[in-house]
Amino acid sequence: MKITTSAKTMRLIIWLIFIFFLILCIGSLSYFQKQSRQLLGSNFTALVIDVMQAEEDAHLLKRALMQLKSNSPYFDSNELKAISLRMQYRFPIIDRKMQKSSFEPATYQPYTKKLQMLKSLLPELGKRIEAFQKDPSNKAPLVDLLTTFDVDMSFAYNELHTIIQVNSDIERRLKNKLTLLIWGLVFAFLCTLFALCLAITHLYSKREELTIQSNVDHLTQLPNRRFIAEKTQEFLSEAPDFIGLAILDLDHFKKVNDLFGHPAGDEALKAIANIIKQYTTPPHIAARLGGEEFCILFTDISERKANTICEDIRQAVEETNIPINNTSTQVTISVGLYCQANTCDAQAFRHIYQMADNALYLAKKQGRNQVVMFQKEVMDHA
Ligand SMILES: Nc1nc2c(ncn2[C@@H]2O[C@H](COP(=O)(O)OP(=O)(O)OP(=O)(O)O)[C@@H](O)[C@H]2O)c(=O)[nH]1
Repeated sequence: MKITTSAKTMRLIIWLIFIFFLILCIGSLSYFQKQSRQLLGSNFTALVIDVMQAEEDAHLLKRALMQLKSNSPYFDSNELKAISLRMQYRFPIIDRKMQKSSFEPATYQPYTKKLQMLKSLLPELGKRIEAFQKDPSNKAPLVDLLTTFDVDMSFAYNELHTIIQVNSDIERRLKNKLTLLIWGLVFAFLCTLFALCLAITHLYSKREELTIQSNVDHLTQLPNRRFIAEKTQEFLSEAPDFIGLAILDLDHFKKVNDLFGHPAGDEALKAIANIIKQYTTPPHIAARLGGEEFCILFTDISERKANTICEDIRQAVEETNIPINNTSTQVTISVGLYCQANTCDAQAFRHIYQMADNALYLAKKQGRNQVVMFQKEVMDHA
């Protein structure tokens, strides 16, 4: 008896659902991780670039200040003008970007305010550069103001750079913890789902096992009466061209039990069941009806062939030495066979069984160890 296709399909569907969720979770997590890494990186990278560009201005301004102080011939007042022009739009950009960032305003505002203050000094710087260009003896006021710019800008940019770095580290650590948490949650979800799938498939297997057990005879492992009755009914509902039922009953089995004991009788029943199994190939089905009574449901076969199979089994049983305890014994069987062609007027299992049983009764009556085919005329005179 095999596990039904529907149960197999159910189990397949359950595991497919699990695999679907597994792929979905892993895909979503990978996407989340990739996206968050990109977003986090791009946010801070853009800010760092802006601050670094501004730091470059501070660096150039410092160099110009040195050259001015040492009266270097390389000092170029026009370059200084260009730097001050760049600072004019650089300061607000840094301020705006810091405001847009996720940083606490209290952390960066002291430095952006310093930059704003420097911005307000830019017109004065312009004037002092022009005064110096007109008269190089006006160097001292320009050096003073440039020193203020140099000190304050270096300090402000340095601090802003540090803030970005620290925040970027904090955010990265936070993201890592969050990712770990999400992976943990998804893992727990998948474990629960896995356990659930396992439990459901286990329940299905148990149910299947119970169904099989309820249809199998425990002693001989042949299908039981309930199974054969259902199969016959199922088969009859398809209005087959032919159906045959043979009832095989051990002769004087009571004597075997009385002589050798009930357990030995069980062994004999198993041996007979094995012989019947050997001669019953699909689509025919052998079953144990109960006690010392077996049956074979014949389908897609002729009356003559069904009769031959029954005769072969009877002969095989007769010729078999059944080992019992330390000795062996021989038993015989009587067979009643009922065949019906063209089953449009489908009969119930009970009716077919009755006909086969009538034939069996005749076989017993005629001396046992024989196969009797049901024939209405013969039965009427029996
Ligand atoms: N060992 C064993 N004996 C069983 C089992 N089921 C039924 N029997 C025995 O089978 C015997 C059937 O006896 P009867 O119905 O008188 O039939 P019989 O002795 O075979 O005689 P006929 O059928 O008339 O040839 C009884 O002794 C039952 O106890 C079983 O599962 N195991």
